Amino acid sequence: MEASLLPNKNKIRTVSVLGSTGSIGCNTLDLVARYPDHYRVMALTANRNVSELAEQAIRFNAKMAVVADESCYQALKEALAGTNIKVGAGREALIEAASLPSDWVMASIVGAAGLDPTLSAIRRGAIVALANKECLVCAGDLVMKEVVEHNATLLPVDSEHNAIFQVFDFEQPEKISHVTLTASGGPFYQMSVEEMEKVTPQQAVSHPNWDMGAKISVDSATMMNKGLELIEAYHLFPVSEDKIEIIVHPQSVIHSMVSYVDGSVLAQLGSPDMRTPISYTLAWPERIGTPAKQLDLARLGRLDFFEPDPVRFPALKLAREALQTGGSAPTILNAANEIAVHAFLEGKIGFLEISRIVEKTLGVMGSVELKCLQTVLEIDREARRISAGFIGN
Ligand SMILES: NC(=O)C1=CN([C@@H]2O[C@H](COP(=O)(O)OP(=O)(O)OC[C@H]3O[C@@H](n4cnc5c(N)ncnc54)[C@H](OP(=O)(O)O)[C@@H]3O)[C@@H](O)[C@H]2O)C=CC1
Ligand SMILES: CC(=O)[C@@H](O)[C@H](O)COP(=O)(O)O
Ligand SMILES: [Mn+2]
Repeated sequence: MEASLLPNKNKIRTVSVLGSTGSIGCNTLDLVARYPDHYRVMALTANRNVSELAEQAIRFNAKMAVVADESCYQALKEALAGTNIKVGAGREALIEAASLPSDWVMASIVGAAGLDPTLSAIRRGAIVALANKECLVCAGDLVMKEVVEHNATLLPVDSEHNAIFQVFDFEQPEKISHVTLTASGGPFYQMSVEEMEKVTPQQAVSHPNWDMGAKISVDSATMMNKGLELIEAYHLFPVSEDKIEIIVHPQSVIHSMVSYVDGSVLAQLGSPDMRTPISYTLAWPERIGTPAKQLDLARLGRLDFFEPDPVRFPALKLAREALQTGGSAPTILNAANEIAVHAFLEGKIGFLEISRIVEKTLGVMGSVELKCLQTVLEIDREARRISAGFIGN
C-alpha cells in the first residue's frame, strides 16, 4: 500500500523535485507547502537559478540542492553556507540528487537534459511524476523498458496525459477505440502564415491559457508540443499511433478524452491550472485539494473544437511521421526542435524556421535502431550539431 495522505494515517511522503525552479517545479512546491504534515523535501535541482534554488532549499529544509551548471557551484555554496544542506553541481550531482531515496520524484527538467536524472529515479523504483515529455520522445522505448525492469511507477503530469490516465481503462485496453489529445492551438492559431513569419519570441511565449516555461510555450505556438505529446501518449498508453487523434480546443478545458467501442467518451475537465494534474500525481492514489479554480461551465458558455491545420502547423505532421518511422527519428525531431526553439528565443531565426530546421535535420539524418542509451545520446548530439548548422543558412 502506498503512503496515505488521509488524516490520521500519519505517513509522510518524501519528495524530490528535479527542475524545482521552473514552472512545474514551483507549482509542485506550492502544493507541497500546503501540506507540511504530508510531504518532506529531499532534493531540489536547477540549472543556473541559484537564488531561487537556495531560497527553496532553505524554505523546505531540503537535504540536497544541485545546480546543473558547474560554474554556479560557488554561488550556491555561498548562498547555503551555514545550513546542513548538501550542495552539488554538474551532471553527476544531478544524478546523485535523483538517486536519494525519496518516495516520489517530480521529473520537471526541460528537454533531453532531463533524461539521465529521470532514469536514475526510475532505476531505484521510485514513483516518478513525469512532466519532462522530451525524455519519452527521445528514448521512449528504453525509458518504458526501465520502468518495467525496475518496478518503478510512472505517473503522467502533462495535462493531456494526466487526463487520459484518469479515464483510461487499463483493465480492458482492447475496448478503447481511440484517444483524443486536445490542443489549444497556441497564441497564433488564428494567424496566417504571412503573419506568423514576423512573430516575436515575446508573442510566442504568451500562451493564451497556460503559464509555462519558455520552451514549452514556443512548442505550443508551433504546435510541436502536440506532436511531442502524440509520441509521449504512444509510449505511456497501450494504444497504436493511428488511434491517437488531435483536436484543437481553444479553451483548454477538456484536457483529453478516451473513446470506447460502445460509443462512450470519457474526458477529464478542469480549469487550466497545472496544480490539478500535479496534485493527482503527488497524492496518488488519493486526491488532495488544490487552489485551482473550480470550473463554471455556465459562465464559460461554450467549448469549441476544430481540426488542426497541417499547412500552418507542419510540426504536427513531422512528429507523426517521426513516430511512424520509429527508431531514432523522434530523437532527431526532439533534438533539432530544442536547438531551433533556443535559436528562435535568442532572436537568431524566425518563428517559421523552427519547423523547417526540424524537417531539414530529419531529412539529412536517416533513422537507425535505438539499441541502447548510448545510441540515443550519440544521435541526440549529432542532431544538435546538424540542426545548429542550419541556423543562419
Ligand atoms: N510548464 C508547464 O505547465 C508544463 C510543462 N511540461 C513539461 O515539463 C518540463 C518543464 O517545463 P517548465 O517547468 O515549463 O520549464 P521551465 O523552463 O519553467 O523550467 C525548467 C527547469 O529545468 C531546469 N533546467 C533547465 N535546463 C536544464 C539543464 N540543462 N539541466 C538541468 N536542469 C535544467 C531549470 O533550471 P533554471 O531555472 O536554473 O533554468 C528549471 O528548473 C518540460 O519538459 C515541459 O515540456 C509539461 C506540461 C505542462
Ligand atoms: C499544460 C500542458 O499540458 C501543456 O502541454 C499545454 O497543453 C500546452 O498547450 P497546447 O495545447 O497549446 O500545446
Ligand atoms: Mn500538455
